[in-house]
Amino acid sequence: MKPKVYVTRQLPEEVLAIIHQSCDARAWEDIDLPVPRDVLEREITDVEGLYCLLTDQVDKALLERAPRLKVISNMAVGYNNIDVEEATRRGIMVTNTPGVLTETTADLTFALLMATARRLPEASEYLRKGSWQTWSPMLLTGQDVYGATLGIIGMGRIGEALVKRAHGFNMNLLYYNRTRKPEVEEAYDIRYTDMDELLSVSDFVCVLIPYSTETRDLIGAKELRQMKPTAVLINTARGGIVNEEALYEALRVGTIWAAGLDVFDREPVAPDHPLLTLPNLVSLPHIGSASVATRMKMSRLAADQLIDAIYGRRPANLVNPSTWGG
Ligand SMILES: NC(=O)c1ccc[n+]([C@@H]2O[C@H](COP(=O)([O-])OP(=O)(O)OC[C@H]3O[C@@H](n4cnc5c(N)ncnc54)[C@H](O)[C@@H]3O)[C@@H](O)[C@H]2O)c1
Ligand SMILES: O=C(O)[C@H](O)CO
Repeated sequence: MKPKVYVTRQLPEEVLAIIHQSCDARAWEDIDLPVPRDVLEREITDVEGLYCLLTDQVDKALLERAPRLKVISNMAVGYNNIDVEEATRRGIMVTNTPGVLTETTADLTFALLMATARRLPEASEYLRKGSWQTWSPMLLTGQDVYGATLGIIGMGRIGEALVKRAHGFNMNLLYYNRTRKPEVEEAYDIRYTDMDELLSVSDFVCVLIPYSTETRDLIGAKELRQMKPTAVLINTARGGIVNEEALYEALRVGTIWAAGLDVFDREPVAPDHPLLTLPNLVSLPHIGSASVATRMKMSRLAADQLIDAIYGRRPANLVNPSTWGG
């Protein structure tokens, strides 16, 4: 008998086929909407594997209903939707999908930086609604990217990939991270600073650290006040790291010049959220890793790790290695 697993969304057919080959898999029928909590609570009771997305809250209450669960395979690099501590306590492996999405997410981060600096959505909207009357000296003027100073908060895989892009734009580079990265400093002429310096001298600040209780509200009113009035803040990591109320106020009164967000505290963000009324906010619906090739790689990697863990092979990206014996 094949081991039972539950998949919380419709995946590309070929990926589902791979899971079906090795597992007795049930999958939530929708491609666009998350599995309802009551369905997930029912489905999890007899499975050995859970294939989930960042939209699924895998918390203590859910894990209590899953006595047979061996592995939670998350189709994302960020895993703040999972109570890893509780999973570890129960000996349940947690896996994620780092690496395969790094370049795609760095591309989007730099694209969002450019779009925000040069007001691309606003300019496009201006043209489409027929406001364009003539070329004008200061019309829709933005901030220069080439040669500007970029401060990166979180020098991990995506942070490093962003450095490579910024280097091509001759940017002065600063970073803040839990640990210093001398090899990156040397390779890309990038300087380590504390948060205070990074915020006060950067023209662009990019947030690329994981969400945790430690990083929640890392950027609030005080930090926004430390930034230049011409500065641009970009967050492609997770909502909640930047305090949205403080950001709204900072953008409204001009404490900072503009912001670009791919992520929100609550997703989907409500269409009537005050932030979305601001012309100096560029907003995207969490599409950092959304290229066809990358989403295929992520979904396949998560499937492989689900199967590996269930069949007693160490999965490539184990978030809680102690469940494997260290
Ligand atoms: N918008 C998207 O679609 C999208 C796509 C991919 C990743 N992400 C987010 O980006 C994050 C980063 O991804 P990654 O692959 O670069 O991860 P990573 O683990 O390689 O890098 C994270 C870096 O942050 C540092 N860090 C962690 N906590 C810190 C703290 N409290 N203070 C200072 N530094 C800290 C780590 O030392 C590490 O260098 C993910 O956790 C995820 O939430 C978003
Ligand atoms: O953490 C992640 O992987 C993203 O948010 C989606 O790719």
